[in-house]
Amino acid sequence: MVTSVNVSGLSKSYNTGSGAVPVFLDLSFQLAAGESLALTGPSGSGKSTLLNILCGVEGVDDGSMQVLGRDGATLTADQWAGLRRRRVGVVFQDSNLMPAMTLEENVKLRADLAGRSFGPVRDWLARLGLAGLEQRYPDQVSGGQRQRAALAMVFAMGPDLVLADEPTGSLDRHTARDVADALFHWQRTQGCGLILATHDLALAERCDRRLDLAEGGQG
Ligand SMILES: Nc1ncnc2c1ncn2[C@@H]1O[C@H](COP(=O)(O)OP(=O)(O)OP(=O)(O)O)[C@@H](O)[C@H]1O
Repeated sequence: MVTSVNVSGLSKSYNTGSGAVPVFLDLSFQLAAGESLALTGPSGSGKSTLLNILCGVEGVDDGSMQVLGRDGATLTADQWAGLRRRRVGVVFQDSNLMPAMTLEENVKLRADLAGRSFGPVRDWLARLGLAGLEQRYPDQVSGGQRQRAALAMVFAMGPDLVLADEPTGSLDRHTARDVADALFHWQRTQGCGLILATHDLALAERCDRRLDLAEGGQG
């Protein structure tokens, strides 16, 4: 199996005023290339923390991890940044839109940084329901529209792995379904890996597999 992500014995805790608080212990899983995995579990179970670890924003206490064939333990901050620019697309709750650039300029910038052509992506703005909003600035659109623009940015970079935190979280049910349709269609046609954190069990069921963090990842 060609693996996108291989996590073995991962443990993570946060230091707080009252000592180290474990988030998960001895977590192991694999994601095959082109496969989708839903991270589920109650609020506070560590879904966002795990996504942050997988893109190199957060460290771990123990265990090993390979992301797209790279050993997480040996990657420098610059190498992680390079992976996030070109190969690992992240869609987080606070989208990374540049406030002084229009939605279209933001998407184009992401394509440029990844060395991709913007042309094939132009249509995705419309497919994500953003037709007519391309020339608006991020503070001139709604939170859900910013979230969709953040997805278009990830499509623009053509990554091998997408990490998405509640990608439809701030959308109404109808728009959420359209955006999920676009995300899964894009992921399957590109053959890229997808890990998404969600409380929405209908969305989770659309993924190939599910990992529930309720029991420290053992559930
Ligand atoms: N920087 C931090 N310092 C200390 N504790 C933290 C920090 N970030 C997260 N935590 C704690 O770690 C646990 C996991 O948080 P995380 O945000 O990963 O959960 P989650 O499953 O994504 O939650 P939600 O569904 O509410 O988004 C929580 O108890 C949270 O309070």
